[in-house]
Amino acid sequence: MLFHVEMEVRIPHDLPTERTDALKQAERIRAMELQRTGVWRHLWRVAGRYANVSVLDVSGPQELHDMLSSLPLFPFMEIRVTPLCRHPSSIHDDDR
Ligand SMILES: O=C(O)CC1=CCC(=O)O1
Repeated sequence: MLFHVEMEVRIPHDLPTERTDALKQAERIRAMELQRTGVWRHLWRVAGRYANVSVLDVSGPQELHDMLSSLPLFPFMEIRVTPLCRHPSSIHDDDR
């Protein structure tokens, strides 16, 4: 099941730099792992904002929630989720 997910990152300014850097590095490693497994299908930076637009391929809302809430930056993200379904005019067989 595909979900469009927008993540806005809001790290408090008073978080120590070393902690912030460690969180970003851990997030990057986890995001790359999930892309390799095929769960995190697309990851795009939103131009001009500390935000991303992603397409995630999971079994359903519970797996999505478990995945998102396990991300290192989860406590500092505002997340908006939109379920997706196949468009009848899509020519891509994996759009489901
Ligand atoms: O920088 C971001 O948008 C937050 C993030 C999600 C996955 C990743 O590597 O960074």
